[in-house]
Amino acid sequence: MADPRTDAPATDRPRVTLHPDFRRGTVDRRLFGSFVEHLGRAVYTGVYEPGHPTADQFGFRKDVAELTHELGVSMVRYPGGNFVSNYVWEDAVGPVEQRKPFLDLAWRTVEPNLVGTDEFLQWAEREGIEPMMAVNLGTRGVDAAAALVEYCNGEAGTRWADLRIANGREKPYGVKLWCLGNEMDGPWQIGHKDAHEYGKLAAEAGKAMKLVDPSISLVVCGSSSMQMPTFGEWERTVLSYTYDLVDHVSMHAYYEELEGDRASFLASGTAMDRFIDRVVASADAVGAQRRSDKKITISFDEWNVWYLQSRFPGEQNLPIQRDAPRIIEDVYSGLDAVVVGDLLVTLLNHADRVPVACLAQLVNVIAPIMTEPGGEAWRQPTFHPFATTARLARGTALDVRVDAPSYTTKQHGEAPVVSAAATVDDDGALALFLTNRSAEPVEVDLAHVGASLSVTEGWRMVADHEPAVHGPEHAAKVERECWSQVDVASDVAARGAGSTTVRLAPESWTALSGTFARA
Ligand SMILES: O=[N+]([O-])c1ccc(O[C@@H]2O[C@@H](CO)[C@H](O)[C@H]2O)cc1
Repeated sequence: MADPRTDAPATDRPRVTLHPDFRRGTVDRRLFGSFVEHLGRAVYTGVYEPGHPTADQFGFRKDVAELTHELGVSMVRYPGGNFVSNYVWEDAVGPVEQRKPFLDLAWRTVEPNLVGTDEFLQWAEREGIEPMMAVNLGTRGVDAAAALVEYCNGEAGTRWADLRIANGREKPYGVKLWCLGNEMDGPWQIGHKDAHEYGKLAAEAGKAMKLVDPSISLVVCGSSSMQMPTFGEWERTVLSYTYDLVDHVSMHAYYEELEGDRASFLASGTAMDRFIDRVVASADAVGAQRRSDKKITISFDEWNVWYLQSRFPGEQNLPIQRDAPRIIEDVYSGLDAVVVGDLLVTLLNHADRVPVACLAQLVNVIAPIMTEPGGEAWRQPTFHPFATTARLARGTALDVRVDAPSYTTKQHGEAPVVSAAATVDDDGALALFLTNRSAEPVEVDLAHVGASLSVTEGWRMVADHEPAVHGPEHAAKVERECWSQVDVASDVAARGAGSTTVRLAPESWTALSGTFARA
C-alpha cells in the first residue's frame, strides 16, 4: 500500500488487533434506531398512504414496513425534529374528521394531522418497533409535555389518559424514551432558547413528565452539531440544570462531501469519533464537579449523510406548501454508503457510551428507503451498510486497536486510513467492520493472539464516482456496481495462529462475519 501522505510504499501494513477480553460495551439494539418526522414525504406517501396497493387497514404502507424490517430498525423517533417545536399534539388525536390542518412553521408545510400520536404508536406496536417520542419545548412547555406522557402512558381515571381511552385505546402505550425538545440551541428552531432558558425548562418539563411516569428515560438536547458556536458550553450549562434527572444527552451530526473533497468526506467517521469524545468529556466534567457516580450516556438521535450545506436552500426559503411536498429527498451514491458504513463503525466503537442512535431519517427524507406515491418502494445505497450492521453486530463491541497510517484532511485534520469495529456474542459469533478510506487497495493484518478467528461470509460497499440520480433504476444500478459479496476464499487468508489478512478495496466498507473463540 502506498503511503497517502508521501506516495512512498508503506513499510508497515495497517494492523487491527482483537482480543476476546478487551471489550467496549454491550451493543444496545436501540443503536439501530431511525426517525420519522412530519417533514416532506416521510409520513404522507412515506410510511402512510391509504389507497396504496400495499396499504394495511390503517393506511400504512406494508412495502415500507417490510423494508423497515429488512433494514433492521429497532426504534423510531417521532414526530420531529424541528417539526416538534411548534407541534400541538392535542390537535392530532381523536376523530380524524374533526382534526384541523395546521401550518407547520418549521418546514412551512400544511400538516393535515391525519397521522398523530395514536396512529404512529399503533403502527410502531404492530410492527414491533420501539417508539421514541419528543415533546415540544419550543412553543410549549411543562403542561403540554406532562399531558402527552399521561396521554401515552397513564392508567384510566385521569383527564388525558381517559381521553386516550375515549379515542379508542384502552391500554397505555408505555413509551419509555422521551426527548426534551429538539435542537433548542439552533437559531432556526421555533422557540429557540439560550442554554439557561432551555436548561431550566427542560428540568421542569422532565420533572413533571417523570412525576407522571417515573419509569421513563429522558434525553436532554445537546448541540445541533459540533460546529455550533455554543458547542461545549451548551452541554455544560444544560446538564448543570438536568444532570440528576436525565439519562442521555442528544447529539446530531450530518456529513457531506463539499467541493469534491472526497478525502475529508471519507474521514467523517473520525469527525464523529471526536465529537462523541468531546460530548462525553463535557458530560463527565459536569458529573465530576458534582462528585456524581452517575454517567450520562448519549442518544445520537440524528445522524446521516445530508447535503445540507450544498443542496438544502434553508427552511426560510421554502415556499408554503401542502400535500406532502418533496423536501430534502437526498439521493445517495456508493460513496455516501461507504461513509454511512464508516459512521456505524464509529458508533459501535462507542457502544459503552452511545446506547441510542437514530439514522435520520427512515423514508424519503434523507432516507435509506424511498417511495413513489402509488408506486414502488426501494432501497438507497445507504440501506445496505445499515441493514448489514444491524443484522451482524451482536452482543459486545470489542475494544479494537487500529494501528494504521493516517492522512491529513482539510476538514477533519488527521484521519487513519483504516477504521475497524468488531462485535462478538455469547456463542462466539464474530462481526468485523472495516473501512478503507484511501484510494488504494489495502491489506490489513488482523492480529488475534490467543484466539482463533474464522470468516465465513462478507459484504462490501465500494465508492463510486458518479453523481447519484433519483429513482429505483439508478439505485439498482449502484447496488449492482457497488454492493457485493466478499469472496472470502481470496480476500481473507489465515497466516498461521493468531494472524489473518484481509484485502480491502479502495474507498470501501466491508462487513465480515464468522467466529471468534479463545484458542
Ligand atoms: O446545521 N444546521 O444548519 C442544521 C439545520 C437544521 C437541522 O435540522 C435537523 O435536521 C432535520 C432533518 O432531520 C431535523 O428536523 C432537525 O432536527 C440540523 C442542522
